[in-house]
This record gives sequence, structure tokens and C-alpha cells, in this order.
Amino acid sequence: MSISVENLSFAFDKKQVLKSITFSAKHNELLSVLGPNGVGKSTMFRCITNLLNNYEGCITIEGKDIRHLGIKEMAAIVAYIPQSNHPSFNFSVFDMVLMGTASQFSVISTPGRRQHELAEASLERLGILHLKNRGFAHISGGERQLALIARALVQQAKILIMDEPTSNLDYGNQLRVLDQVKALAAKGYTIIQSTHNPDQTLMFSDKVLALLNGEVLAFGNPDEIINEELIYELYGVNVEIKHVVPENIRFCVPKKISGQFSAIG
Ligand SMILES: Nc1ncnc2c1ncn2[C@@H]1O[C@H](COP(=O)(O)OP(=O)(O)OP(=O)(O)O)[C@@H](O)[C@H]1O
Repeated sequence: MSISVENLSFAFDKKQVLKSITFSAKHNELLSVLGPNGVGKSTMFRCITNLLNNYEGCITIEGKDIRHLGIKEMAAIVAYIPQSNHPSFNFSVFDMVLMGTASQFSVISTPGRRQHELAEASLERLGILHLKNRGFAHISGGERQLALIARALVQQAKILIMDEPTSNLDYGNQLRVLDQVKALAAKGYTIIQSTHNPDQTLMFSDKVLALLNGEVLAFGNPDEIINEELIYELYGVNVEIKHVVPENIRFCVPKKISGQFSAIG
């Protein structure tokens, strides 16, 4: 499914957060949104998921203005995956995933066989079926993030919006989760994630949207637009982008000056 954002502007009272943002994403694409703290990534995600609708501009999915879609229609198309903070409840992993089917039945009915099968299949797809009877609060951060993705998959929405899916995860779990995210994009999902790690973007993303001061600084293929100047503009640090040829991987190496990272200009 394709999502298109045109001239999106949003303000909290008089504070202008998003200014004329334009980009698009389509099936099989993993789009990463980069930008410093407070630039407006989460605010943009809240607009895209219809949680905020008092914006200017237009957001369309398959050509339909999302402001004309109801809650159930949106839930069938777009799933939001939050950061996996430590939960205060302890449902089983299976029940937590089953809750993702809520938009498929009415308030007076309960999930049936089909929903149970969906939950089971989703856990299996992400390689965590063995965790189904464990308490959601008693599994690791990486396992919780995969369970949250499993919950989004049972919603059967084809557009997944992920708010920093690898924050709070150790290095191994970051790579494992991103590997699964990339595999989902290859299966036809349209995925938009925010991240603070340009290396992840270089390694896994098909497209990157870089935001600065609420505006689009750059949008396109990571190999074409992620360079030393862009990283400096976004984060105020000097890096050198290295290229490992046999594996064709590019990554940022921070440059140090007298033991300090070079300061913002
Ligand atoms: N409910 C709100 N009312 C007023 N201002 C808000 C509200 N929510 C966020 N903001 C402000 O809007 C701006 C954008 O915040 P947002 O959370 O979208 O940034 P972000 O890019 O997701 O940040 P981070 O990378 O730190 O998570 C910030 O200046 C923030 O303080």
C-alpha cells in the first residue's frame, strides 16, 4: 500500500512543529525517519495514524484522504508499534498479541478461532511462538518488541508505523529486530520507522527522510543522501562515512578533536 504525505504542517498552539513535509512510501519499502530530538518525528506519526487531525496539508493512503477514514478503517490499514517500555501489566504474550485483533470484532463479542489462529501464526512468523504462555512483563526487551510487532501483524494492516523500534535494545536484539522488520518489508509491507541511528538507516533502509527544524532536509535513497554534511547538519557532529567494499556496507565513524567530539558550529 502506498502512503503519500503532502505539505504536512502542524502546530501545538502557536508552536509550529511540522512545516510543509512532503514524502511518500510504498509496499516493499522500509522508510527511516532521522532527525534530532524534538524535531517532530512522533508528532508526524500521530498525524499519519489519524491521532492528530488538525494539521494542514494532505495525507493519503492509496489515494484516499485519511481524514475521511473511520477508526476501524484506519486500523485495517495502519498499525502503530510503540517503543517497548517496561509494561505495568502482565498479560501472557499470546493474549497481548490477540488484543491486536480487537478491531475485527464488535465490543460485545470475543476473539474466535480465526483470531486465535492469526495470533499463533503471527508469533510463529516472528520466531517467538515458544514465548506464547510467558508473561509479557517477564520477557526481554527484544522479545517484547517482537511481540509488539506480532500484535501489529494480527491487525492485518499493511502499513506499519514504528516509533524507534530498537531503542532500549542491546546490539544483538537491535540487529535481530531490524532483520525481521526488513523481512516484513520484503513480504510487501510498507514500513515507516523513526531511528536515531544513521548506521541502521544505511544498513537496512530503502528510503530515508531527514527532518531538521520541522522541515524536510533530505528525502531519498540512503546511499545517495546520507553523507558527512547531512550528519553534521542533523546532529552537529563530524563523522567520516566509511565503505566496506566486499560487503558493500557504509557506516559512520565519529571524528575526534582533542578528545572531544567537534562541537555544534
Ligand atoms: N502535546 C504537546 N503539546 C505541546 N508541545 C508538544 C506536545 N507533544 C510534543 N510537543 C513538542 O513538539 C515538538 C516535537 O516533539 P516530538 O515528540 O514529535 O519530537 P521527536 O522528534 O519525536 O522527538 P524525540 O526524538 O526526542 O522522540 C517538541 O518540541 C515537543 O516538545
